[in-house]
Amino acid sequence: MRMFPNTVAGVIEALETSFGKGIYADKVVERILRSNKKWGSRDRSFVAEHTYEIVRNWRFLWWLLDMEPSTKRKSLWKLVGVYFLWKGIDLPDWPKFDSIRDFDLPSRLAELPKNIGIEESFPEWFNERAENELGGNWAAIAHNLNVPAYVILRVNTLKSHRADVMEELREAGHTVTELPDSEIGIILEGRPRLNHLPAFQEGRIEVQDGGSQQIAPFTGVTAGQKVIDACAGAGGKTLHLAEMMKNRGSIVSMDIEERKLGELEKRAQRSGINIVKTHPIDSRTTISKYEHWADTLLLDVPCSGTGVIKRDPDTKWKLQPEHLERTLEIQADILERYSNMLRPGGTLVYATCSIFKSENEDQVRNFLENHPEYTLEQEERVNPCEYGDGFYMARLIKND
Ligand SMILES: C[S@@+](CC[C@H](N)C(=O)[O-])C[C@H]1O[C@@H](n2cnc3c(N)ncnc32)[C@H](O)[C@@H]1O
Repeated sequence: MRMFPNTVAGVIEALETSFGKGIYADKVVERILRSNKKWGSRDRSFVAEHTYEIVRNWRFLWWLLDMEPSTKRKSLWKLVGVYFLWKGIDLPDWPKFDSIRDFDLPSRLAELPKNIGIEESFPEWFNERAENELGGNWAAIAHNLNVPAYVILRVNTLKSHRADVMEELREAGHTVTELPDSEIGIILEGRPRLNHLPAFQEGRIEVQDGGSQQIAPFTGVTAGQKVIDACAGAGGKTLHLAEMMKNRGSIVSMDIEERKLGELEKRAQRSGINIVKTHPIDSRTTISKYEHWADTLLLDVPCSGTGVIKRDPDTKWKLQPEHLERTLEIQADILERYSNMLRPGGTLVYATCSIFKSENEDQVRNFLENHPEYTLEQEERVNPCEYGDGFYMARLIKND
């Protein structure tokens, strides 16, 4: 592989800004790519791919060097050098790499301790918490969270069929395969830009991870129902619910961020969906207005995002224990207050993209203890795997 000083400097700048200023790496990479318009597609993927891979392996790489993490340029050149050695990529003969050229990688690797936090690069507080909450499952989950995510599409069954969309994408030069165990998912190779594709502009496809695609079917919604998606965001699951309902019935999509609901409305229009009404949550009265209204209530609550670290490796370093504690309180509050929107006999689905038991099974157990009027019908974990992120979902029935 040929390496160029300006693209390696791009990786170093991205790391310096992301770790130095606490900005998410995807935002930093996006800005760097925008300000280097002359870079070709290979240069762009070089900067993006290696920045994310170093973010993923940040703690392990510093351990290799036996150094404390730093955002000083000189140290970052060393880090990037040891990273290339570890990846089996020959170092170019630039003086900046001289201090790392004779690094004895095999001897250092022979000293690697049996610690998932170092081997798989997670902060120690995170590693300890995951070991406590996930026990023997943590090693495999940690490993899978470091496998870069594929782009997964969901076919809009109101407008098309998977075979037709796959044919259309192939004709446009893309490599696609069916998502295993799914009738509507497509795996798209590479990271092509999608928004110029007619299939995207005309609402025949949406980008949605394989794990996330399991949540709407888990709710069991049917055509004609009254549904509330109370933490709808930009509507990934609202759209899927509407498609399952064959665009018949009524969905109210809520969120505290009105901007996201605006995006949801645009996506619904593109998808040919007209049963969705949005409702920003601006006071407690928004919730009381819908008392006992919904047949199905989806609470896709804000969470640590630890199930989607494949996609957002920065979460490892940006998430702090105090954020997690605050998130636990918000989740409990949402369950407690928003469940009032469900009619007796209705179905509540609680979902997260977190791996932590405290955000998942424990929240549901606490809720059930205080609410004997609910019965847990089913709960499922989708562990991060080759084609998907990590999710948790629980289906509760409110007794008549
Ligand atoms: C996991 S995301 C939802 C993703 C979305 N359902 C989808 O499928 O694309 C959680 C959402 O909850 C929203 N949120 C945070 N606090 C909330 C609250 N107290 N009530 C309702 N929504 C909230 C966030 O703005 C965010 O959009």
